[in-house]
Amino acid sequence: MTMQAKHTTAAMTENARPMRVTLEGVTLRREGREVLTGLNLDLGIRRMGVVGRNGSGKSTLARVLAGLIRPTDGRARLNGADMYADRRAALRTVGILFQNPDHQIIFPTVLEEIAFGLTQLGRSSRDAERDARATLTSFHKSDWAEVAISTLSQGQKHLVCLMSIMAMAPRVLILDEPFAGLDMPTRAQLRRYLQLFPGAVIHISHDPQDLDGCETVIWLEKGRIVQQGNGPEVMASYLAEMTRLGESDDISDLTR
Ligand SMILES: Nc1ncnc2c1ncn2[C@@H]1O[C@H](COP(=O)(O)OP(=O)(O)OP(=O)(O)O)[C@@H](O)[C@H]1O
Repeated sequence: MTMQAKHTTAAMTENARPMRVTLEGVTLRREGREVLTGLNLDLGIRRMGVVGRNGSGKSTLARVLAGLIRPTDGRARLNGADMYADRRAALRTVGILFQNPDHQIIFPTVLEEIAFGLTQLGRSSRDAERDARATLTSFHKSDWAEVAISTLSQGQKHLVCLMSIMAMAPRVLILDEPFAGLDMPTRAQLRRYLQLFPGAVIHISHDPQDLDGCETVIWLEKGRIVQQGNGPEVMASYLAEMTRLGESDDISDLTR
């Protein structure tokens, strides 16, 4: 990361509006096994990273936090509200970006896609279209309004998803590895657009560079929190352990 980008990330972290993330004994069972086990957390965050190996439960936790799935036991809350129980609060509080924008996009054109979320918030279709155009203008993308989303690149589709969420102005943005698989320039450009988001961010990623500006990091393994707290400290322990495991051969272990 360049010095300038580091400064921008630091400034963004300082300016972001904080959000309280609370997990009380969150357990999630699927097909007879525990995907998340007794997670407890109560933190004020601005930028929080979530790390862990494949299958450690990161995406499941993202969905629980966003209120998309209900824990089998326990409760998850953002700023005191249960996002699963209160869908109206969830729409105003949380936006989530997934790895595959095609799983998120519903409408044929950029304007329709951005306007949809605004109608979900209760705006009339006229107001939603006006506000969607305003969002496009703020991103210097007015000429994208009538463009068919099917003609866009993956990176451009991600940007449409990001603009759709930014238009709704949630308090927290959850990023579930949205940029995995994109080329480096596209990732760098999308990271810059992300910096326009003024709220708190929860970023799930395998890429330490994505988590550079996170003051808080949670490390998950096999559905449990291994370590939580100060971002640089947790990342240092995580990276040391990942390096150690990289030198082992647990890929051969069929019980993993
Ligand atoms: N609906 C489901 N039914 C059965 N098992 C599930 C379901 N959802 C998740 N799992 C399992 O739970 C575990 C955690 O999955 P999850 O996708 O949350 O992990 P992850 O840390 O995000 O992994 P990755 O880094 O590979 O994306 C995996 O073993 C997965 O197969």
